[in-house]
Amino acid sequence: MGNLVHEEAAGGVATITLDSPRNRNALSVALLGELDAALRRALDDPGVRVIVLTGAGPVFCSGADLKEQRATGAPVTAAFPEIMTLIWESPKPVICRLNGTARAGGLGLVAACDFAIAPESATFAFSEVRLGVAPAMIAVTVLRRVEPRAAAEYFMTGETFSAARAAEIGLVTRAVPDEDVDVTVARYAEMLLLGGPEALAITKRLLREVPALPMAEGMRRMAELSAERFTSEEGQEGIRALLDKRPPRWAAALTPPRDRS
Ligand SMILES: CC(C)(COP(=O)([O-])OP(=O)([O-])OC[C@H]1O[C@@H](n2cnc3c(N)ncnc32)[C@H](O)[C@@H]1OP(=O)([O-])[O-])[C@@H](O)C(=O)NCCC(=O)NCCSC(=O)C[C@@](C)(O)CC(=O)[O-]
Repeated sequence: MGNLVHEEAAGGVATITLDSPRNRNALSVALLGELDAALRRALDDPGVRVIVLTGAGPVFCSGADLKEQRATGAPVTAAFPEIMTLIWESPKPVICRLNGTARAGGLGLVAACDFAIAPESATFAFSEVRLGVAPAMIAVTVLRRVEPRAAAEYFMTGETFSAARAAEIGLVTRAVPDEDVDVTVARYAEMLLLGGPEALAITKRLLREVPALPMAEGMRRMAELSAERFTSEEGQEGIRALLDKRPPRWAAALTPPRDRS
C-alpha cells in the first residue's frame, strides 16, 4: 500500500482513495503509479466484485500535477491513458464516489467510471484551455459520456459548472445532497452485488460495443450472446434461483485475463 493512494475491501467492494489532499489529489507520477497498482490489485482479487474510486479532502481530483509539471518540464500524465482504459474496460463495475469538486484530468477519471455520484456542493471545470493546454486524453472518456453541445461549451470556455448541471449533461450519474453521497454509493454497490458477475462484465462490454455496430450485425451478434447467456452456468443459476424463490449463488468475480475488446 502506498502513501498517495489507499485501499480497503469489505463485503465484495474495494474502495480506492486518492489521498493527497495537500495538492487536491493532483495526478502526479507517483499518485498515478499507485493508482494503477491499486486498480490492478482490485481487478485481480476474486473477492472484489465492485470497485469504488474516491478521494480524501475537499477535492476529488485537481487534474494533472501542475507543480510537478513545472518542476520537471516533462509530461506527468504518461500513465494516465492506461489507467482510464483499465477502468473503462474493467469487467468489474466501477463507481466514482466524488468527495468534492473536480477539474480537468480529474473529470477524465469521473467519465471513465461506470457510475459517478457527486455532492451537490461540488463544482466542475474543464480548465485546460485556460492553461493553454488541451483536454486531449480526457476527451476519450468524456466524449463518450457528455452530450456534444455541452462538451463543446465547457471544453472551449473552461467555465465552472455545478454538480446538477454535470448530471444533466451526463458527466455524473447523480448529484445528491452532500450528506446523501455515501448512502447513494452504498445503494448502487448493493444493486451491483445482486447481478451475476459475468452478466455484469458482458453488459458493460455491450454498452461499449453495441452503439458502434451496424443494425443487422448488432441484432445477429446480440441474439447469439443472448442465447449463450441463457445456457451459461450463471444464467441457469440465476433462473433456477428465481423460480426456486431463493437468492442466486454466484461464482467468484471475474479476474484477468481481462476482456480488452
Ligand atoms: C481544484 C481547486 C478548484 C481546489 O480549490 P481549493 O480547494 O480552494 O484549493 P487551492 O486552490 O487553495 O489549492 C490548494 C493547494 O493545492 C495545489 N493544487 C491545486 N491544484 C493543483 C494541481 N492541479 N497541481 C498541483 N497543485 C495543485 C495549490 O497550488 C495549492 O497549493 P499551495 O498553494 O497550498 O502550495 C483549485 O485548486 C484549482 O483550480 N486547481 C487547478 C485545477 C486545474 O486547473 N487543473 C488543470 C490540470 S491540467 C490537466 O489536467 C490536463 C489533462 C490531463 O486534462 C490533459 C489531457 O487530458 O490531455
